[in-house]
Amino acid sequence: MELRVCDLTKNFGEKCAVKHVSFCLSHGVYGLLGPNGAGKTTLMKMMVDILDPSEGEVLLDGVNIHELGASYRNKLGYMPQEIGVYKNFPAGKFLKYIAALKGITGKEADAKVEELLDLVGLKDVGKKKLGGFSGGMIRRIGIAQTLLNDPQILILDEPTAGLDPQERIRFRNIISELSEKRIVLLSTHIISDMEFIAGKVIILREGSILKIDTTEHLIDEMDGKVWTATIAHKELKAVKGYYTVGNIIQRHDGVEVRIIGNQKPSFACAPAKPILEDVFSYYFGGNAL
Ligand SMILES: Nc1ncnc2c1ncn2[C@@H]1O[C@H](COP(=O)(O)OP(=O)(O)OP(=O)(O)O)[C@@H](O)[C@H]1O
Repeated sequence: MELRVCDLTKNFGEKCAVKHVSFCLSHGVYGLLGPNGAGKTTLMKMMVDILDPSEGEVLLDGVNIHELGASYRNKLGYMPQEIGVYKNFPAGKFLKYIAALKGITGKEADAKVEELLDLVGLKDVGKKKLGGFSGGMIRRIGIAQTLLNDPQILILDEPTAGLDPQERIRFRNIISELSEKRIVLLSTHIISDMEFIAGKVIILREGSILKIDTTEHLIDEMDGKVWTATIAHKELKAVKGYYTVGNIIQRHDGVEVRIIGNQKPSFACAPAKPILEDVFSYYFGGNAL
């Protein structure tokens, strides 16, 4: 299976949100990374055929997804940024309702809903109304809803937003297991999540692809570009003005800063092992996260 994005462009009036983007996905987890407004949601909406491109097309095994219509949607699980649920519905009943919309009914639906409530850790609250659920629990219902039709292609917009650390680990493990035979594309602002599960990362800047590479290689490219130093509190403003500063940690003897750049800072510092967050800081500056 191959999902190919060919020269995809989307204009909203004068605004070009996605500019001539091309790439090809086969099975595995792909991360879509970029600052606010980079075009991630717009690109995903075109890839799930709910937004018409201004130019270009998306092909599944060589056939335009718009022409495939229902047969594409049957293979697709899409989780939008904003998840709409009926607050008066109990969780299990809501999932059965969505299952029915996807053509899954009867015993098959009952079994699938039970299985998915268990998978996302909500089995014990399956009879509780969604109105009483936290944001993280609603997100988990969203994940379950996306998986109802056992999709071969998963497109997930900010799936880990609002999940607590334990839920995020659970989610990452679910996705890793699913990705063995599926295409998974996910966007997230939580870069550490992406580092753990995405084999490849697509970095968008102002609607265009800035980088597309394996996570490992993107991190390797940062070798020799990341340092840590402990500086006095009063020096922090000047250092931030001059260098790209990532993480800042208050220590008893000053402030520990992570500095990203091509040149070694002019003050005492030690080389640090790069992580994916450093890649983002390198291209977008320390405040972009
Ligand atoms: N329906 C629309 N009409 C006009 N402009 C839009 C519309 N949808 C998106 N845009 C603009 O297109 C650009 C890309 O938006 P998009 O939501 O795709 O970015 P994003 O990378 O998903 O951002 P975020 O990380 O904040 O979700 C932004 O400048 C946005 O304001």
